[in-house]
This record gives sequence, C-alpha cells and structure tokens, in this order.
Amino acid sequence: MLQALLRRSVYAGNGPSGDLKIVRALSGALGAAPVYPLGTSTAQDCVGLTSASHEDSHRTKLGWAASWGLAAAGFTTLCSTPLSIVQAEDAASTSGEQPPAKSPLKPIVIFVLGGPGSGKGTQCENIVREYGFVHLSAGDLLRAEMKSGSQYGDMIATMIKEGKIVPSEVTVRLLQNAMAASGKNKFLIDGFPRNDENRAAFERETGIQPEFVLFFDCPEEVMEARLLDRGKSSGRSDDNMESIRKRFKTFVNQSVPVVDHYDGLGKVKKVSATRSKEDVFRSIQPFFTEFQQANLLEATQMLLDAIDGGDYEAYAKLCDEKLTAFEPEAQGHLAEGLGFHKFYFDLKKPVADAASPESLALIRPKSTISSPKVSVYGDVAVVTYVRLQQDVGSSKTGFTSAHQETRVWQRKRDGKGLAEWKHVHFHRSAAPSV
Ligand SMILES: Nc1ncnc2c1ncn2[C@@H]1O[C@H](COP(=O)(O)OP(=O)(O)OP(=O)(O)O)[C@@H](O)[C@H]1O
Ligand SMILES: O=c1ccn([C@@H]2O[C@H](COP(=O)(O)O)[C@@H](O)[C@H]2O)c(=O)[nH]1
Repeated sequence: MLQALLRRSVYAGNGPSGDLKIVRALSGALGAAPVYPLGTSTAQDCVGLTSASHEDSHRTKLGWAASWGLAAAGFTTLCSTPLSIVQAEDAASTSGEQPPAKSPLKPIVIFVLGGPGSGKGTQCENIVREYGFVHLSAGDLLRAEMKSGSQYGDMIATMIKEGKIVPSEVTVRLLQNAMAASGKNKFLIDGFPRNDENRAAFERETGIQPEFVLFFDCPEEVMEARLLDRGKSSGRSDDNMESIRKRFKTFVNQSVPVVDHYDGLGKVKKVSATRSKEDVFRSIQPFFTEFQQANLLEATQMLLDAIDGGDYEAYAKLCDEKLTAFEPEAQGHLAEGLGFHKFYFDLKKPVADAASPESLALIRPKSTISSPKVSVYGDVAVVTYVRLQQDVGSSKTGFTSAHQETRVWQRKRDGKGLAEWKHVHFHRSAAPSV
C-alpha cells in the first residue's frame, strides 16, 4: 500500500543495477498554485458552464498537472477561501504557461461523507491534527462565500435553509480555489460530493478521483439529537427541526447514491459513527497509516534536500535541538545537538557564495532514497534506506556514494497542538564511492 502511494507521490525508477528500486520524494516549495475566478457575473453561470468557463476548466486540469508541487509534511486546517478574494491577475499569473519549478505532485483527495450530524467535521479535525491533511468543508466554504457579500449569497442562504444542494459550478470552484490556496496536496473534502451531479462535475473539472470515501454510518435519531444540541449554540440557519428533516431527505435521496457509486468501485470505508468521538477516531486511524508513512518519507527527503542544498535553516526546522547521531564524521562518537552538523553547513557556505548561481546548481549534490522502510511505533518512527548521493568531484567528474541510514523521528505537538515529526536520532554508515 505504501509503495502504491509512493508511486503516486514520489518518483520511482530503476537504480543503477536495473532491479534496484529507487524512490526519490519530491521536495521543495510549491510552484505557483492555480486559482480560479468564478467567471462572469451572470446568475446563469451558476447553473451552466459557458464556453469561457469551459476554457477555465481546461486550465484547471492543466493547472493541476503543471503547477502542483510537494506539500510539505505540514499540518493545516483551511475551511474558507471566499470566491471574492480571487483576483483576475492572480489567475492570469498562474495560467500554466510557465514550467513548474519542481515536478508536480498529484493531489490526494479523500471524500468524507455521512448524514448531517454524523460527526464528519469532528473527525476531520482529528485527522488534520494527527495526519497532516487539509480539511475542506464544502458547507463551511459555502457559508463563508455567503457571508462574503458574494453575488451567490442569497442563493446559497436559501439552499442551506431548505437543505437543498448548491449547484456544482459554485461548490466545485470554491473547492478548487481552496485547494490551490492551501499550497498542500492532501485533502479531506468534507460533505461533498452531495449528489451524483456534484461528483461528476468534480471529477470532470479537476480530473481527480478520490483515494477513498470515508463514510460515517449513523441512524437519523442519533444525528437529530446531535444537531438539535449543536443548534443551541451553532447559529446555523439549518440546525432546527424543520431544516433537519429536509436535510435528511436530501441525504437519503441524493447523497446515499454517491456513496453507493463509490461502494461499487470498492472505495468506501464505512465507520459506525454512534460511539464516542474517541472510539470513532480509533476506528478510522488504520485507514491513515499509509499517509503517515508517506509523510515521514517526505520529511526524510526534505531533510536530505536541505543537506544537499546547504540549507541549515530548513534542516534545523526538521530536527530536534537535541538530535543525536552516529556518523562517520564523528569517528565513532555520538554527536549530540545541532552544532556538530552546522559546522559542515557553514563550511560549504563560502564555496557556495563564490560560485555563480549556474555553476552552483550544477555542482549541488543530489540524494536519492532507495529501498525505504518506514516503521511507526506510536509517537516514534524509524525510517531506514540506502542513500545514494550523486556529487561532482574536483576534477568535475561525477561520483556516487551509498550510505545506509537509519533516521528516528518523534511526533511532537506544535504551538497549535498539531502533530509534527521531529528528527531525533540518526545513524549513517561509512561508504565507499564509485
Ligand atoms: N461520536 C460522537 N458522539 C457524540 N457527539 C458527537 C460525536 N461526533 C460529533 N458529535 C457532536 O455532534 C455534533 C455534529 O457533529 P459534526 O459537526 O462533526 O457533524 P457533521 O457530520 O460535520 O455535521 P454537518 O454535516 O451538519 O456539518 C457536534 O455538536 C459534535 O460535537
Ligand atoms: O457540497 C455541498 C455542501 C453543502 N451544501 C449545502 O450546505 C448545507 C450545510 O452543509 P454541511 O455539510 O452540513 O455543513 C447543506 O445542507 C447544503 O444545503 C451544498 O449544497 N453542497
């Protein structure tokens, strides 16, 4: 499963021996992310695609293919990017004409579906905290759009109160913009697609198929009690008995067929949502193990890229300040703290400063992770692999060295309580160069 994920999110190729598997995670900052204005201001655009919006949608697909870069293993919640903040010149500057700075990374999308009040939003927060996905609630995006003074505000307000489904042209575009604005590539799309037309429009406009659908199964009486309770403080126009009944009807008649569609494709992971919040979260965690492994491998590749690029700041950000290491340079001693490693970054600096940018780019070493294995033990993870490092010698001939590396990561909480992996220990073998 991990390898399948890696094939989508990292380069995979053959190494020098032909059958040696080399996996190199893409890393670095995102290229310009595409943004999409809704188009002209007629209400008609809301229900039917004009030729101009066809052009936009074409660009949308190109945008994904051309401009998507690596999402750092960061942890973000992003619930609202009103259409009104999207500027025409932003869109023009990201028309996909410029080649991306880095090779693109395909977006990974998980649809989170379930009846109103089944606990989708609650569990999405947990997933964001632990696994570093971007949470996009379609309902939250629509509410934010409504409040932004958008031309679609009244229409959205009516649809929400009546439990009806807002036309796909609006919702899909809001989702596309929020995805692009996030600068990340792993998304939990909560409460969407709401009907078959939503599903078809999303697939057509973005070219994205979900990895899987997380479906919260919950009886109406449980959802009703939760929503009425939430209604005491939510301020939502639809958390009342009359709207709740309408929402249930829409869910059964229009949203369940979407779940059935994906079930037919073997993509639905069904969770019983009646238990406590903690129990429900425990039951969904196994579905996210593979993403955690991929995050760790991405973080490891970022670390190697920071070393190769001489970027001490990026390196230090990924490391615990008490990092310990056994590496050949320490002559059999345990190096403690970052100071020992900083020495080598500082050493490279004058050389780098003296070189022209072009020659610098040429002589920068490049590390490739080969035969990786990622093992997670609660809040500790061990990543082992062979690091193939290509470099240029003083005689301008290329050489490759291979080191066995074991890197230990520990999951810690940042200021916002979000999980982040910090590099706490590594062991690097000596290696002959060829
Ligand atoms: N497992 C649970 N047990 C008890 N209460 C829960 C559970 N999960 C969520 N809740 C509560 O139920 C209410 C609805 O949860 P939540 O907002 O996550 O549902 P939702 O599926 O996102 O709803 P909607 O689709 O209407 O936005 C909230 O007040 C939340 O605190
Ligand atoms: O894709 C979507 C998502 C939501 N809506 C409308 O918003 C409300 C509230 O959605 P929640 O997911 O409960 O926040 C929903 O009843 C719909 O009216 C939508 O049209 N399309």
